Order: sequence, then C-alpha cells, then structure tokens
Amino acid sequence: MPSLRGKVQTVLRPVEPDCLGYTLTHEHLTMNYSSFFCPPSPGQEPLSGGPIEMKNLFWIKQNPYSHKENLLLYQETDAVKEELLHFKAAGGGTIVENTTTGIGRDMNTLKKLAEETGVHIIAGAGFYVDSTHYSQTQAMTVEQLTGTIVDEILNGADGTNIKCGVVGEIGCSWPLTQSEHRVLQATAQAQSQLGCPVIIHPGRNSDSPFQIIRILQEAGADAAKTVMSHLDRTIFDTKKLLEFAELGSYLEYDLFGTEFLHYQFHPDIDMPSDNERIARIRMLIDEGYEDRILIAHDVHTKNRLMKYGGHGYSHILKNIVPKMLIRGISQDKIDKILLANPKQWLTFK
Ligand SMILES: CCC(=O)NCCS(=O)(=O)O
Repeated sequence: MPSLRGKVQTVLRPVEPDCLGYTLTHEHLTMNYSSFFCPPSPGQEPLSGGPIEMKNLFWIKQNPYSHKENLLLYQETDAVKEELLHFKAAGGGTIVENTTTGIGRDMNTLKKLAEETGVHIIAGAGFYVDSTHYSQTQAMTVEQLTGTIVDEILNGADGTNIKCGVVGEIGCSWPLTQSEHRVLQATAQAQSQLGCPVIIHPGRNSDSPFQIIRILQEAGADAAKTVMSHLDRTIFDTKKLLEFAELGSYLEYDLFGTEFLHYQFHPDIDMPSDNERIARIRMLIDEGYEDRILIAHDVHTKNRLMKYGGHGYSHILKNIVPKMLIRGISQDKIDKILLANPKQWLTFK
C-alpha cells in the first residue's frame, strides 16, 4: 500500500506540511443540503421560495434551513471562487472541505477551485449522517465501508482519480444509528491502516462526543489525530468540556459567523455568539489545551457567502483574529490554532 507518511494530501497532489499556511479546518465549497430543509413556522411558508433578496435576508439569517434555495451552495461556484481569493488575499492558505457522501461532494469542482485560486483544498472521505446513507451504505459491512474510505484516499472518490486527504466529516446523529456506528468503526480501521486525519460531526447532545471517541478508540483509532467538530453547539458545561478535552482529540469551534436567535435543528440549544466562542477558546488555552484547538466557519448555506451579505471564508482572519488579540489571546497562540495545529493534524502518520 503506498504511504502518505509525512505528507498532506490535497485535491491536486500530496504536499509538504510546511506549505499549508493559515488553515480553516472545516468548510464547504460546494454541497447540497436540501434534504435538511426545515418547514417554516405556520404563516411563514411563502418565505421559503423565491430568490435571496435584501428584503428576506434577515429572515434567512434567522431561518437558514427554511429557504429552499439557500441550501444549494453548489450553485455558487463563481462566488465561492471569488471568496476564496479574498481568503487568500487576507493571508489564508488552506481549506479543509468536509463534504462527504450524502451531501453532494463534487471532487471535480474542488480540483478546479484549487487550480484557479491557488488555495490548497483538502477533500473529505466517508459518509455524512444516517438520514443521507444510501440503502447500499446501510447494507455494507465494516470491512466494505473501510475499503470504500481507503479507496477514496488512495485512488480517488466518486469515480474520479481526485483523492481525499481527510476522513470526514463523518456524520453522527443522537442517538447514534447502527449504520453510523459501522461507519465510525470503518473510519477507525481506515485511520489505523493509513495514519490519516479524521474529523467527526457529533450528534446534538453533550454525551455524543464521548460516545464517538470511545467507539473510535475501541476500533483502533488515534484520538490525537481526530477532530471533534461543532463543539460550539454541543458541550456547554465547562467541567464536561474539560473532561472531554482530556480524551485527547482536537477541539473544534467551527461555527464562527453563525449567530442566530433560534437554532432550528435543536430549539433547546442557544447558539453561542462569536464573542462567546472566543471566550471558550480563551478558557481552553488557559487550561493548557492550546495544542488541541482548531477553528473554522463551516460555511454550508448561501447566506453565509459575501455575495449574499454574509461573512464568507475570510471572517476569521479579518475579524475574529483581531478580536482574539483584544481578548488577550497572543499572536503566538493564534498561530498555533490556525497554522501549527492544522498542520500537525493534516500530516499523515
Ligand atoms: C454539512 C454542514 C453541517 O453539518 N453543519 C453543521 C451544522 S450544525 O449541526 O452544527 O448545526
């Protein structure tokens, strides 16, 4: 089996880890989220159709999953290209593109965007949450799922010869389904064969990240090469978060730019603001976890793009980094979060 040891695998080629630069570890550049459409509140149904306009932008920001067109990021490749160029001009170097099977991964578009912008793009192998698993996926054994993931990294994904460089985002629901459990075991086996980076989308319950790490470790995974995404909306209790940090995975705050009153996927959860995210990160640094923190925006709907009045892919570099400095997070620590930690995670072992 060919070895990628010591390299980072982009959609164009394996590269030296030192060339990555500032890295966002959880984004989407092209995807289709239409199967997660949430019907709007009674009386607001007419707002789900039609184009995105100034007059409905605030409503879409509050109800991003209730506007049909907003879920079709794959229609915006030209805008995404322009916004990747903004990211590069702001000092950005690399984007991990976490679109997996089930939400419209498009390897050819990722390759084209990498070629046309010069931004390093790293694609994700594996499967999103159960509700998007095809019947063939549901029927596969752990060994067959492992074979698929390994093949997407070594030979190319979706019938192309364009290769993935991470496994994930691997989708998990709460409660975890049997098919998701098998995918996690396959993820662990692929990681133990290839030494590859892994990234997980946990269920919306504070016990979910613990359960996932346990399943992965029992199946042979390396928690130290695994990212737990979306901690912003998953673990709120400080003691529990520090207990989770002890398990050794990367701790990702990847919903920067997402600020709304009502979290449509889980109304019991109050989505934090960017200031609250920065405060959590400061706390984790003070507790000694600076080597484990990663950040991103997880752009996955159109309204997050600058074209539609959103923050785009450069919000962290342009706005969050200066605010982190004001809140006492030194440039040295910021460089760990955006440069050294992603490099360490993305390099095959
Ligand atoms: C595909 C994009 C995605 O999974 N985003 C996560 C949204 S949330 O679960 O954190 O709300």
